[in-house]
Amino acid sequence: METIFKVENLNLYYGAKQALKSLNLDIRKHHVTALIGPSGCGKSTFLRCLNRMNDLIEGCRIEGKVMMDNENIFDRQVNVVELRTKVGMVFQKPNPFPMSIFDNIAYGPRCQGIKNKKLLSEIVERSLKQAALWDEVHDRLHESAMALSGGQQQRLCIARTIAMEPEVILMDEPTSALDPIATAKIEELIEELKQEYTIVIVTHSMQQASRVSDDTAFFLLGEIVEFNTTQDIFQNPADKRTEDYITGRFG
Ligand SMILES: Nc1ncnc2c1ncn2[C@@H]1O[C@H](COP(=O)(O)OP(=O)(O)OP(=O)(O)O)[C@@H](O)[C@H]1O
Repeated sequence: METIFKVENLNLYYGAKQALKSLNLDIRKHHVTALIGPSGCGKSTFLRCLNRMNDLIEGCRIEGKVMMDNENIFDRQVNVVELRTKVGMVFQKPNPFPMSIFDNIAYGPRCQGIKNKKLLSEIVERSLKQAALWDEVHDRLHESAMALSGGQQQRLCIARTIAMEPEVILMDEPTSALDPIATAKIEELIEELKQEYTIVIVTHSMQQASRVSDDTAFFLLGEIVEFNTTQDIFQNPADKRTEDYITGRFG
């Protein structure tokens, strides 16, 4: 079993308020890890640590380590732009850029200096295919991405992330704005994507966590109460609080 992130004694403070408390966990490569727990327990905050999105928040202070490729991602010498290329992110609300489908996907590679049209077309096609969107949009690549449905927009955002050839894709409640059919498509896609990428997903849906993930971390008030295989968390929780949460007794 290969670990991609080793989280060691991670504490995070927003000003005087501690939002993450002594987190320790190993995230497995080519697996899906779900982060569950009631609102405000620190799931998104933890997810944002993994590509240092919290750097952008004033007053945010981090202690501890997140090891990736034998390097603490919080070390001074780490290039944050490179880190965010390796660790891409998909947000709750689909956020395509107001430009064509093609240009949305080509945006990142172009920023990296790729100008060759043939190469860009190949990247766009491969990314859209991997995001299971190609069949629906291949004949209108130069139309606005804003005209796509919500579910298609979210798959476009996944394709945009894939175009950067990341190792990890972070997903913060990626289906909460989508209908059940679009949600099912994204869940199927997650299953496919883990062959090539590592996925960490925040979800409020217990069903979704149990359907898509291999491992699950249950958060409560900034702590990880329990972290285990999804099967164990859902079928044989060790902590009473985990059991209460997954059976809907609180949260
Ligand atoms: N930018 C911020 N500045 C100050 N406090 C913040 C900030 N972002 C989050 N918090 C606080 O940190 C705690 C954890 O929030 P976080 O958004 O990580 O929780 P969450 O589990 O993802 O919640 P939800 O499920 O509602 O998205 C909350 O108490 C929240 O108010």
